[in-house]
Amino acid sequence: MTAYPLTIPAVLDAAELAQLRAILLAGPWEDGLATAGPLSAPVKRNRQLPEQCPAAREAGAIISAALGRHALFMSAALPARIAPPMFNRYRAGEAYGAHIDGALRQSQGLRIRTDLSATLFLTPPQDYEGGALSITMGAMPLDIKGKAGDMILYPSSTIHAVGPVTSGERLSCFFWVQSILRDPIQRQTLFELDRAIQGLAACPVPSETLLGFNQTYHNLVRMWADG
Ligand SMILES: O=C(O)CCC(=O)C(=O)O
Ligand SMILES: [Fe+2]
Repeated sequence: MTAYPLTIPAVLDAAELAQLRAILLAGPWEDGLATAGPLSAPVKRNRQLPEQCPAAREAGAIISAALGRHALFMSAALPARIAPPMFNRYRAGEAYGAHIDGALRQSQGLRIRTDLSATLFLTPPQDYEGGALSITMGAMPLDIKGKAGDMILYPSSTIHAVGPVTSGERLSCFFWVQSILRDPIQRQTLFELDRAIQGLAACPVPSETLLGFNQTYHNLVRMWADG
């Protein structure tokens, strides 16, 4: 399954989730309007951790390390740059209405083009009502409430929203990725090729056959990568 929105399962285990929640909940939460652009401000109602605060940096480092170890994420995103992970909380009555993420983000001296957007769920879905991540890729919005520790990866070019939380609280991490492949079709093709090669590698095929496919995969990356 390589279609978007893509679920990246088990980015964090139970111990990492517990550690993150403890770090984050003690942080200096501020109004999410602090980072909203003029068009998203009217629809954004949540709280965020300031990007540079120690809690966000400590939690972000744990997540960045987990992402680097996750083969499915690396294969799907082929990241050139990953924006520092950010964190948000929605209480009852809070939501983030339909919006488009800005094409460029500047933070901590790093400028990235947002090719992919990610939400990493930090609260189990049974702990809050409402609050689905709603992504419109075809005609119909798709509402997603992932397991705690799972992540949803989707093209930043899509309109998306977080539905109103009606009870409980939703805590999550979100961030953006600039891929070495700007073209979504090239990126998708390489992801599918890599998945197929991983499938072949689990079969009794001659090693020269696998080597040939691997050669093609890496030579396509060389041909298409821009960063
Ligand atoms: O909380 C989420 O799942 C997504 C947040 C979001 O879309 C944003 O901050 O741009
Ligand atoms: Fe967004």
